[in-house]
Amino acid sequence: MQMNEPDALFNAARRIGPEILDLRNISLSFGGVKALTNISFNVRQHEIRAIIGPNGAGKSSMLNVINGVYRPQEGEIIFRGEHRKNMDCHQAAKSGIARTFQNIALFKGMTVLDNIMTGRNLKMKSNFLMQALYWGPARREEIEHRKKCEEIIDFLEIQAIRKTPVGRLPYGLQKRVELARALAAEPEILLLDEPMAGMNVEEKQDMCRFILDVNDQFGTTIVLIEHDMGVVMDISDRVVVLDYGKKIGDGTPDEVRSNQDVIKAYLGAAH
Ligand SMILES: Nc1ncnc2c1ncn2[C@@H]1O[C@H](COP(=O)(O)OP(=O)(O)OP(=O)(O)O)[C@@H](O)[C@H]1O
Repeated sequence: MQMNEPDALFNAARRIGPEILDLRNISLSFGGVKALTNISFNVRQHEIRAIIGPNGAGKSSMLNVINGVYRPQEGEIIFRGEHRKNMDCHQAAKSGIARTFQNIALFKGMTVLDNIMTGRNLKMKSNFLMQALYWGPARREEIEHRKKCEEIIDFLEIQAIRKTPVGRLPYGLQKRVELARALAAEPEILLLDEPMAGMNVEEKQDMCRFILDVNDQFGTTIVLIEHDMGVVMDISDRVVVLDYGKKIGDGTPDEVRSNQDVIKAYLGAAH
């Protein structure tokens, strides 16, 4: 077999698979503001794919397109070989796409465990009445879901705070709980919107380790937006770079680092 660029990504240790998500010629406008212009890139199974770019480049809009919050005016989205048309965020979540948000979106008054349980909602089969009566199959189901959540709690090393209301936790731990809730849905693709934002060095190191472990041990494909370049270059398999809603770079961290357009965009942003 002839080795071309993407095939070089198949490596025995990391086991990056075939393409799972393909975004083709995506354009999205809000009134007169062009958030995304003709963006194409793909995501391979089990890959860690970063989206970077200066402020306002269109990164969050791109994530919102992937999980069905925004519907692009132009372009195609192919997920697991199927063309997706008019998929809303509920359907995206059902089909295996979960996400975390730039600003933490947890229920602050609820405990860590209960927040994580909300991530299981889409997996629950018993109806509201059965749950209210806590009856037979609903009870068994609840026990199963709690077991899964406890596994995730152990995995992310947050056993000690499982009964603590989320609002009382420091920011870094809240971010970890948000990751736990997204994982509770057992997603195939996990979208992380600035998972390290506002964290100190130690918290960032922990979060990096957890992202790599999730990718490695659960086999979850990860698409992330992150401003910390050190982190992006360390943990990503491939990076797509946006600037003013256009794609200006796409490749391995080394390729992106030496891309003149990318260097220019970042120097411009720094000025
Ligand atoms: N809901 C919206 N309504 C109007 N304009 C929007 C909306 N969402 C994004 N935009 C605009 O689209 C452009 C891209 O924004 P987006 O938030 O996707 O960029 P970003 O790269 O994620 O930025 P940041 O790093 O600052 O979060 C910006 O000009 C922004 O003002």
